[in-house]
Amino acid sequence: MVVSKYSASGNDFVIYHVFKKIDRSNIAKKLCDRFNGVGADGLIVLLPHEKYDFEWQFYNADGSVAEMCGNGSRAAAHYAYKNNLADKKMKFLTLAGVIEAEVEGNIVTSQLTPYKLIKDTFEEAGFEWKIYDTGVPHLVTITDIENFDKNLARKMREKYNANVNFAQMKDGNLYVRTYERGVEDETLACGTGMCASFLVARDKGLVASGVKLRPKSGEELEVMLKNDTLYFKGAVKNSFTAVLEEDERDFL
Ligand SMILES: N[C@H](CCC[C@H](N)C(=O)O)C(=O)O
Repeated sequence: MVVSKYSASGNDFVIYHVFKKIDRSNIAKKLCDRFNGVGADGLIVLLPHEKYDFEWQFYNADGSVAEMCGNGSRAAAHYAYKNNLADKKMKFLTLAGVIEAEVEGNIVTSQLTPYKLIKDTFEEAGFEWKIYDTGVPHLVTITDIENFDKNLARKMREKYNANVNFAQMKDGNLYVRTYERGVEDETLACGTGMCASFLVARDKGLVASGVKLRPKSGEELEVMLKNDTLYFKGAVKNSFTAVLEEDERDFL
């Protein structure tokens, strides 16, 4: 089975395309395992669709299904273009809705689905939080990112069933550290988390559309808000493509 490994600003994925839509939770856990598998934060499987360029299945590393993945959408768009499944500008279907993406070399821009404020400002554990859904739910606190506390993040993730972001405006960039649901650890980048952090910082008057984003990986991304729609842009890398000698029936 041919699979591609992608990194989108440090958030990494295994990607392949097939024809059948089946439950792939177990293959996701197997492929994403960083010791016995390829190793990744998530699995993305592209499927034909009669109306859109493709439909996708997205699984976190623990095999859980997520409605959307911002960085994954950029990697999937690059994969689709590179494998002649779509043109440079494409539309594909996720559980969060239709995503539009544009590929320009190794730079990919994704338009996210409409965001929703889930819970307005509240205090908990010594921090001020908001919860935005930018395709998946995100808790965000604006603080010194050195205050990132993995144990607290784990507790908040469990209590609110959401990803957890600590964000800070520093030297003109929005720095974001994210504890990701379904990876159950801090990742090197989280696209929907960076966009949720942008919204909270915007609510506080700290940022404007076009601000540069800096995830844990240090790679630079950009978020834009046009007509109240979120776009985010950054590089993706096809680290390698491999033929896996696994039993193909595991994948199909
Ligand atoms: N872990 C997230 C999905 C992936 C989001 C993230 N990787 C992104 O780039 O948006 C969740 O289960 O809600």
